[in-house]
Amino acid sequence: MSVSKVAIIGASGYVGAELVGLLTRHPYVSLRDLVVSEHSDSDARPFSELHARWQGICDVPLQSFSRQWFDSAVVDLDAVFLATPHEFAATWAGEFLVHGVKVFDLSAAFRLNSPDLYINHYGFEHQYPKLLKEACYGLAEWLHEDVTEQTLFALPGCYPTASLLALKPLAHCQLNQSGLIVVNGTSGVSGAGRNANLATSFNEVSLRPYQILQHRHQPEISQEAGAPVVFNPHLAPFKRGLLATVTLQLKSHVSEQDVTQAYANAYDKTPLVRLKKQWPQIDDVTFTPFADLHWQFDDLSKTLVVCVAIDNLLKGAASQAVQCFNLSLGLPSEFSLITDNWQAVTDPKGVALA
Ligand SMILES: NC(=O)C1=CN([C@@H]2O[C@H](COP(=O)(O)OP(=O)(O)OC[C@H]3O[C@@H](n4cnc5c(N)ncnc54)[C@H](OP(=O)(O)O)[C@@H]3O)[C@@H](O)[C@H]2O)C=CC1
Ligand SMILES: CC(=O)N[C@@H](CCC(=O)OP(=O)(O)O)C(=O)O
Repeated sequence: MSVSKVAIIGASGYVGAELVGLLTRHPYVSLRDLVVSEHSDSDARPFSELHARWQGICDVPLQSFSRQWFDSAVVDLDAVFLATPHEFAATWAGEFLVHGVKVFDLSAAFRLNSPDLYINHYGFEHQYPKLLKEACYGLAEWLHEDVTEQTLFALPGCYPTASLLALKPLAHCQLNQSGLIVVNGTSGVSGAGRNANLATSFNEVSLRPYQILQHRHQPEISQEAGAPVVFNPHLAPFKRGLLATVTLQLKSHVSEQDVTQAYANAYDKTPLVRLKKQWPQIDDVTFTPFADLHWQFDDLSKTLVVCVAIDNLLKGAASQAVQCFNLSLGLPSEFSLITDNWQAVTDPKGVALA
């Protein structure tokens, strides 16, 4: 298999940095350009100066995005990862596609089917409804068809990833009733990105709900689950990790065995989703590409509670993008993501990569 020439736009951000870490050690990737915003303070600084975890692993200088950069780089790229604001990705994805460059978009620019939803939820008018139709929603464990011909991957949001991993097996087996589905999500502060902001500064953050009944991930979860959901996000005072707890009513004939079967069928052969015997916890998944899932069923009331924990920056963003990239090359989705010594690969002090 030939090596893909890859650029990351948004490489100075939290998600971009995780992508750099994962793609640096991917055997079929040649990382060509690490790009930041047009007038960025980070221009020309070594990547590892911003993210010291990767010193000695990736010391490549960052470069600013510009039309000039685009024109010279695009002719020699096979794939681009967009870890940028949504509107930037919406504007530029099509330009890369025209030049035959595969796009892995980690923003929300191509996640929603209806262009009308973008004004309300993202504050800009979507100019590319045709691309919205063509985009492949990249919830990796649910990409069962051949995606080697896909050129635009819309990576799910972090809350939708955790919520949908819980909901999809039930919808697939038609176990859920048409009643209320409630998703309670709790995210660490890195979910809000790297830019300084009073609401996410250390002294300000306490566990609390936010954007109740108006969060932009509600339509995304509903769209992909095929059912309306109520989504209650919470911000918590830890750096990374996310937990979604989903409560719903199953049909009157459903048994515990049916639920076991639905999750086993969905995830017995997907090594990055781990069915747990106890409730998942964030510490077990941070700095890893895994999603940990556990559920409890009350047969009398037919109430099911499912909980999924992920690292918002990895399974909720960068490692899931690498899963989609792998699938687009015809590789197993977990390729290069599970190592014998995962801790060594992600050690915050910068232990050399395996
Ligand atoms: N944080 C999370 O948990 C998750 C985030 N996402 C999505 O991933 C994307 C990146 O998020 P995150 O890493 O958290 O954000 P950050 O704010 O940490 O990083 C944003 C990056 O985008 C760059 N950027 C900003 N504006 C532009 C522009 N106009 N042109 C080119 N590059 C630009 C920034 O460069 P500079 O340094 O120059 O400003 C920076 O590298 C967002 O769309 C987010 O919604 C998806 C899943 C999870
Ligand atoms: C804590 C926090 O602020 N989280 C972000 C979600 C981050 C994310 O993954 O969402 P996108 O991929 O859609 O950007 C939020 O609530 O908007």
